[in-house]
Amino acid sequence: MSLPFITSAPGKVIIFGEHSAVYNEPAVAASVSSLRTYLLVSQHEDPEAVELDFPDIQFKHKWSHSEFGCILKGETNSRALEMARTNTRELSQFLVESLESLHSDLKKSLFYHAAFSFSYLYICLCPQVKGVRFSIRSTLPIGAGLGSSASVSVALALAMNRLSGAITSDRELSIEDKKLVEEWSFVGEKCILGTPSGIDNAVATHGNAVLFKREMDGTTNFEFVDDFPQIPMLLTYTKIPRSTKTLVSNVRELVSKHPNIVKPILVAMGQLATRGAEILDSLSDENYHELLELVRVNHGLLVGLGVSHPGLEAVRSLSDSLEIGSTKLTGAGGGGCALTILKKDAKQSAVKQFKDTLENEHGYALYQTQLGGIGCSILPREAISDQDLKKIRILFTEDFDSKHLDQVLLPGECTLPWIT
Ligand SMILES: Nc1ncnc2c1ncn2[C@@H]1O[C@H](COP(=O)(O)OP(=O)(O)OP(=O)(O)O)[C@@H](O)[C@H]1O
Ligand SMILES: C[C@@](O)(CCO)CC(=O)[O-]
Ligand SMILES: [Mg+2]
Repeated sequence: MSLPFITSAPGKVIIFGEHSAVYNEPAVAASVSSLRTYLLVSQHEDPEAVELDFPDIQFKHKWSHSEFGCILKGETNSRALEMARTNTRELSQFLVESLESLHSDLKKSLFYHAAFSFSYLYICLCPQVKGVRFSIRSTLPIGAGLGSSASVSVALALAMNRLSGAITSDRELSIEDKKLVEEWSFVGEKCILGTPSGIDNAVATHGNAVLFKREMDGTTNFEFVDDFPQIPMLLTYTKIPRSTKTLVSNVRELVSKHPNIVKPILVAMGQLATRGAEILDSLSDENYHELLELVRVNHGLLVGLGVSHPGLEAVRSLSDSLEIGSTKLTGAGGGGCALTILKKDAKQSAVKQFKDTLENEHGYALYQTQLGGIGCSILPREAISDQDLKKIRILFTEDFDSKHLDQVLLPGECTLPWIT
């Protein structure tokens, strides 16, 4: 595989079923194809180096390939690694402990999970590769509920499977290629989150909109929602930081404390997601009102799970008082983003007031973006001219405005021949 090459994956919006999805309930999500993560895999000046460069979170780390030797060498280790590569449902205890001691200097840092997830995938997928730099840039807000962690895992899983020769397609990514990316990006999400449902990385891999369900045996089951309707909606980013891992584990505590009360809430969310998907599949003037109702109920149930935040309630309450539509938190909650589905007859002046108040009085950011569209994609070296390559290298430096990433790289919009 000639270097450099680029991979990319989109963010997502969960429309129904965050948190309950972790408990094998169905959920509905769509990709946000215009908010994406890009990964540039390039040759390193040092032939022994494996470097991670994440300028968006100001994290850079370089390993010498020999540092991984203590994990890669020896017959017992080889057997344990073989297990880790074949049984992707669980993280390998051997690899978790080995990487913990290799990264003991990073243990207290905010970046531990990013380094851990990267090196877990690297050891499993392409441990022979060295003299390489992995640089990530994203136009997605980080930790905002729009699936930034999953898009990073998907971009890495696609790149590493390409480096190992497991994915070789040069015209179109096949169903098998995407299955492989979904499987390994789920491992990456596990390293960051603990117990993800897999919906975020499934949507970032396949794109479009899906009704998703993880079965009890760990397999994923999803149906694409054909012709996903372009619903009039607004995404509000509260800029309130939070961690998906913490929120998911808080809900787990609540479930184990009050199973008889909380489990029915999760089941109701699943029912709601199934009905929501039916409506989205055949959206009409008649059932539009029901869609708004379901959004309102879903938010209420999430409040019951304790994953809202006063900042999100401000968005919900403003959309209620201006009577413009229904608002729910999206993603893990606790801050991050809220999704407002607008009423068909929402007054333009009220929508404007909604946006102005959130932007000017609360300092929130509003995104108006289309849902659905392209999932993971790859741009091989052969498809990039030397002139474009020069531009692309600049985009991956720390102080470069992320808006320019879209102008040069956005799949489906730019002129570069992405393989999807
Ligand atoms: N651009 C990026 N560069 C490097 N690491 C990133 C980037 N974006 C996300 N990450 C990793 O993902 C973590 C945030 O993931 P988290 O799951 O908490 O939020 P999210 O994925 O944005 O939201 P949600 O899971 O609710 O959709 C960061 O701490 C970092 O480890
Ligand atoms: C909170 C959660 O349901 C969605 C995060 O985007 C976690 C998950 O499904 O993995
Ligand atoms: Mg995440």
